[in-house]
Amino acid sequence: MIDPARRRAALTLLACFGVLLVMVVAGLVLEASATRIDPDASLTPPGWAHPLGTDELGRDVVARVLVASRLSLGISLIAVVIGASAGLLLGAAAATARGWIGRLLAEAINLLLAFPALLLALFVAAIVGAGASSAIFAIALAILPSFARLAQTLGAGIAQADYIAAARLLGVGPFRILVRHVIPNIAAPLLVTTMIAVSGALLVLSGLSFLGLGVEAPRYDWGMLLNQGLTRIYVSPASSLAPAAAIVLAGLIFSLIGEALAVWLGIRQVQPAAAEAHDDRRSTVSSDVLLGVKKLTVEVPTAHGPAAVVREVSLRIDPDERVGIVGESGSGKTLTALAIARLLQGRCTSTAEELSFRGRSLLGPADDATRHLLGRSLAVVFQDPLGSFNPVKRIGGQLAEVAVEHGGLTRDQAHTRAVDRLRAVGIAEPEVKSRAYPHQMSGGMLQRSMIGMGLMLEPKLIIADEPTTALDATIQKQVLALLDTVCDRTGAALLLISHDLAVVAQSCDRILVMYAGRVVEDMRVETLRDGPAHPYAHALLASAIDLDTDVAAPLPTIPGRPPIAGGAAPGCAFAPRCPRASDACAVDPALSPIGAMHDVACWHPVTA
Ligand SMILES: Nc1ncnc2c1ncn2[C@@H]1O[C@H](COP(=O)(O)OP(=O)(O)OP(=O)(O)O)[C@@H](O)[C@H]1O
Repeated sequence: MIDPARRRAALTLLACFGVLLVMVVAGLVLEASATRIDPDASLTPPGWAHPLGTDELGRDVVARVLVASRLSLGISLIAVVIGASAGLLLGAAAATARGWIGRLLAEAINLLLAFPALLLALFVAAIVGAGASSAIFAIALAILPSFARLAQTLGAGIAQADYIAAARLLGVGPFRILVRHVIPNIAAPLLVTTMIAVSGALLVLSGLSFLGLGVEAPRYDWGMLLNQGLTRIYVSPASSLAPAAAIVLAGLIFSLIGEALAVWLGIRQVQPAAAEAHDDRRSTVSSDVLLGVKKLTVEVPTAHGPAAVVREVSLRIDPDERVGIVGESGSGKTLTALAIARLLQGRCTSTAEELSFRGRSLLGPADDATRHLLGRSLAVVFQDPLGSFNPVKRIGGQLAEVAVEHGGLTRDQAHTRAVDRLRAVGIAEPEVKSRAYPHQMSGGMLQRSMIGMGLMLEPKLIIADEPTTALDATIQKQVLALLDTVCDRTGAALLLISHDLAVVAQSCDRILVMYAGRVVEDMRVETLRDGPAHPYAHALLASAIDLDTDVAAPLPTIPGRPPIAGGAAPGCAFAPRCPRASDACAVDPALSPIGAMHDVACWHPVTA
């Protein structure tokens, strides 16, 4: 089912394209009355026959404005397509080319960007001369640099991706990488920007034609009509107001198309309907529960459209509680955490029946109070400590920023607190280290600093997403111990995400096991020690290795692979890999109680 925001976007797109089509078709139909000269009807005031009157030669103003729409819209669109395509190629090439070629292209873009677009278009049109083709050339050249920069920035993000590195290693050439990997991944935001750029191109074209540098007589566009109408503005104001209104209307329509496309393609997030429906319940959620999540679903974009990779996840964390989420890579752990912290980015969207933190619903558009609440009471520790800090700002300054922004502290107070928190997380010489840049610190120190950042205010919940993945075994132990100490000292609850059952078993009171986006088992840590009930949790436990594992024997693994995003077959997603699967597993089992504080989603749970 299409969500309401996308439906509204689709309707907006239909309406916008409808209006543009009507303008162009009406122009074709009214061509004759726009050109028919009738000296008797010269400068007729608005009336039934001529709704906006006529010009000196008795030609209908409405008809002329509608006829002009073809040329105005056509030239603007062609110019934008040419400018955007050239900019896209230049920018994407700058992002993917290496060495001096990459630098040269980047500098060329910088140089072009130094010229304001309108001035550049005027300059080029003045040199090339008036005419439709020169206007197209001038406008295309004027918008090319901004598209090149956009493509370069978007492409640079993609160029770091592992699959590009893999393609390079496989010997795929730069052009193929550009066309096969980079351009498809940046096409959506570029399409949106292209539509919005048409509004700008319309203005530039109208400006050029108004100055006599654009379309030449006998052809005419809105800019030229505006120029002609201005000479008789006191006698017949509609002659100049009508083309001006057409320029504004068309500009607004293209901006609206860009906005609607962004929502349709999922580039701009709109709060989902479920969220809106629950917005009015903001303060009515029970405050005994620290975090309450009911039926949280997260969708991500895939080649076949949005796919639900977190499916109806419900969980509750009480104050002081330590809850772990485990599951293989891709099971939806991180997206669950990001949706809770309202940190989903890009084209990922979430819906939930309930999402409450400290008694306040987080559903609906984030207002200042929600932002403040999250900023003060929720700390997030990410898996990549280096990527989580701004590389060009000092560590101390980044910690201090949190307290200035959400705690109302002055810069000096915040800095003193930052040094204190760095000391509290065990960083030696905290004054010195607070002045260090992220690259000057080790992974373990950065992860400690990240935890210190979470302590700058009064965290009630710390979400730690695989906080030890990037660290070696000794530092891992230290960071987990530090999280424990911090929770003990502050009374904060913990949501620890890991693919390692041993890690969560060591730090948590309760464990949720996720598979293919669903919680398949929710149990106390003692239950895990006695043996979990879901065959997947069992297999996870059996495949964990420790110092007692017999290294001579083949390492235990779970046969098969988890389903790809959105590719889970109907029924129990684990069934294809499950030794206990039966026909009953064709129906997805609900998460149901199997014992005290023990829920499992399985038709054939393992019982002791
Ligand atoms: N921004 C995104 N766009 C498209 N798909 C995404 C995005 N982020 C995550 N996914 C997909 O959603 C699924 C769940 O991802 P998620 O990161 O939550 O898994 P995870 O259990 O945390 O895995 P890992 O342990 O590897 O981090 C995966 O299939 C992943 O490929």
